[in-house]
Amino acid sequence: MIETVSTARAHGGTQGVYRHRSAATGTDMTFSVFVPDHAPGARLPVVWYLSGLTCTHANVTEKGEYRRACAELGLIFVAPDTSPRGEGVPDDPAGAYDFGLGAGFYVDATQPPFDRHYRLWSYVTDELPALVAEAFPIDTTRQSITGHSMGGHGALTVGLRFPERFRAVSAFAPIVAPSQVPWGQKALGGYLGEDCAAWRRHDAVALIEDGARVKALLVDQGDADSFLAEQLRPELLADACEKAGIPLTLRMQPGYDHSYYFISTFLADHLAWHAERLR
Ligand SMILES: N[C@@H](CCC(=O)N[C@@H](CSC=O)C(=O)NCC(=O)O)C(=O)O
Repeated sequence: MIETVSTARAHGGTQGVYRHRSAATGTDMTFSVFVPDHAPGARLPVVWYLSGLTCTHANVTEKGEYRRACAELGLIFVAPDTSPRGEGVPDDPAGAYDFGLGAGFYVDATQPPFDRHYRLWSYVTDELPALVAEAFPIDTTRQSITGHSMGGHGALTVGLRFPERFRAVSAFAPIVAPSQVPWGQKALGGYLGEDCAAWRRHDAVALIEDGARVKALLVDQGDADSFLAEQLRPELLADACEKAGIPLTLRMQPGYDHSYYFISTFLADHLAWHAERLR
């Protein structure tokens, strides 16, 4: 059952925030959904947005500036949380921002004590899609996915593993090869264990090397992003896509950093690109 936390009119649509008890995570989970006004009985295409480290649903909802574009394009926009939260949910032992709370990395953890609640893969690919398809006027044959940084990693891996579900995949400054960068090595090691073989299904570059494909892929990356060289490494994705024949559009955006100033500049553009593919 979904509890409505808040609703507000915006850009000729309704921005809602909702809470429910998740079977996947064993916790309450909060997410946001924007629904443009639509004809009675109509079903609309949906764009999923997966957020980055330290985020809840609220970061993109409050700073993403997507509502005007979604209203004009007739797109539903869904933004889940990035981790389980609440009593009994373990965090990074040192309280670091890049693991634990706000940093679920879109995997189902296998390592104690995280395996009980950190099941964001099941949550975003299974439980939440079923829930929102039931509660909102979504056309489930017209879905696409995007995300930022850790959420860009999530969008890429979910899109690559569900090519029939998602007509298009885009990302903002994504972690493209978590097995090869410090954020990813810490998270995949902590959640999945030290056997790197288990990491490949949660690594976009490895998935492409192993044969996964997407129909269309758009990535924007700021060249003034302080995480670019160490954590993001878009050249690894470009190289893998070129070898695999995946049509990647990678746009390096001069002067842009890693923040929501960057995301909000280009999010409407991504939505228009998704809408083209969701017609
Ligand atoms: N310097 C920050 C690091 C956290 C950060 O930059 N988080 C990004 C996503 S990074 C990759 O997933 C973010 O989206 N933050 C939320 C926001 O509203 O900007 C720190 O130390 O916390």
